Amino acid sequence: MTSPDAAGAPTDATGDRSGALPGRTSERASAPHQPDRSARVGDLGEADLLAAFLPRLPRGAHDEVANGDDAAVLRIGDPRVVATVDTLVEDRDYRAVWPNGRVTAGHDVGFKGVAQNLSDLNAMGAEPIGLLVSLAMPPETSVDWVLSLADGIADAIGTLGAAGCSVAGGDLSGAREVVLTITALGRLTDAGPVLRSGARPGDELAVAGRVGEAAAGLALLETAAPLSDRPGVATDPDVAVLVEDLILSQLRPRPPLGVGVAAARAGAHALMDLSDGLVRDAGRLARASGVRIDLDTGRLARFADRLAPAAALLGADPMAWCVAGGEDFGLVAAFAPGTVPEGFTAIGSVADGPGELLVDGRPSKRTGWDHFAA
Ligand SMILES: Nc1ncnc2c1ncn2[C@@H]1O[C@H](COP(=O)(O)OP(=O)(O)O)[C@@H](O)[C@H]1O
Ligand SMILES: Cc1ncc(C[n+]2csc(CCOP(=O)(O)OP(=O)(O)O)c2C)c(N)n1
Ligand SMILES: [Mg+2]
Repeated sequence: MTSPDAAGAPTDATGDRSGALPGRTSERASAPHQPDRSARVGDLGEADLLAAFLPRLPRGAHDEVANGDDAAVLRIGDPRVVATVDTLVEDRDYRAVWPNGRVTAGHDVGFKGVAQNLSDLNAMGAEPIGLLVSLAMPPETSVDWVLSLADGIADAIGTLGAAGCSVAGGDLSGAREVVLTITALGRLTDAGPVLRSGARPGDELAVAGRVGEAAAGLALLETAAPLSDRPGVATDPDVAVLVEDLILSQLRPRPPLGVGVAAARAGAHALMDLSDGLVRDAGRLARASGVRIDLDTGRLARFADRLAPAAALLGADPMAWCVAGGEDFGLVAAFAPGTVPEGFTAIGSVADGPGELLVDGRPSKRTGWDHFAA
């Protein structure tokens, strides 16, 4: 973990204070800084695009943890401010009407936008204090849908346990499809920040929250054939309850807020949230920390077992959802051996290595989510 710098010199997520190109985050390390400018972003993918994009942006004197981790930490006195932004785009992050017939309520989109942002604060060990909400949409959007979105924002703040977090401002604009961008500001507790870059050989790797649920929900929503016709659902009310639960974890994810602060207080060496799938996010943590992470799928079995009845309906592999599915917004963390706190499940280990992730001893064929992957 990077310790706060008394001299106030900005550090990046890796603790690099040199002012040169940042060192070890996954987005910045391995990619070319001068990509072919005539290529399309889809040819590059997110990681390589960010590796070329981020170094061109200025750093500020207030940066304690500069851009590149789950959220930035700005030192303007104490307590320190943590800042992050995320966007939801219609047809990229949700569908107005899903192939299975489910209609996405404004409430769902508002809830998810808040959850996704508060998750990044959680991942730094920070407490939410305020949100800025930017909403762009077609003029045909119904007022009812937009007011329902506002209710979803309020519901998420209350339900997720961020009482006291305000919506401090925002913006409205027109667009071809709905684009919701939320900026979240948090207050750093004395225990944080916990960066992605602090994992050490010998640590245990652990997750908080379940994995694979939102990916299962997405697969169910994307299935056109009615599930009610399938024997599993028709005959077993428990399966119907599970299916609805999984769909809700996609539409209204529930990050375990507060667990990030608890992890920081328990002395977590590294911490980040799970948005793009365990393989991709734990791989980023491994690269940012310059260690090898060994993921043991045997220890994910209890997550996969819960998803098995839904996977059976779709002929899918529940372990694939657990290993590579995104949008659960739990946490992945590295702790010194024997210090994994309550609320976390140990799923692997950290060893000396070149910044890589192995799944059951081998590089994974699964890659997790990339907005620009073909
Ligand atoms: N357009 C951008 N301008 C500046 N920084 C960006 C931009 N897009 C992403 N980043 C930074 O790159 C890092 C990776 O981004 P992302 O994968 O979206 O993070 P997260 O999963 O935490 O939301 C973050 O630290 C983020 O702040
Ligand atoms: C229509 C639709 N297609 C695909 C997905 C799956 N999906 C969209 S974004 C995403 C990953 C998380 O989003 P991102 O914006 O990368 O979050 P961040 O890492 O920035 O927090 C996933 C798995 C979805 N939710 N909806
Ligand atoms: Mg993001």
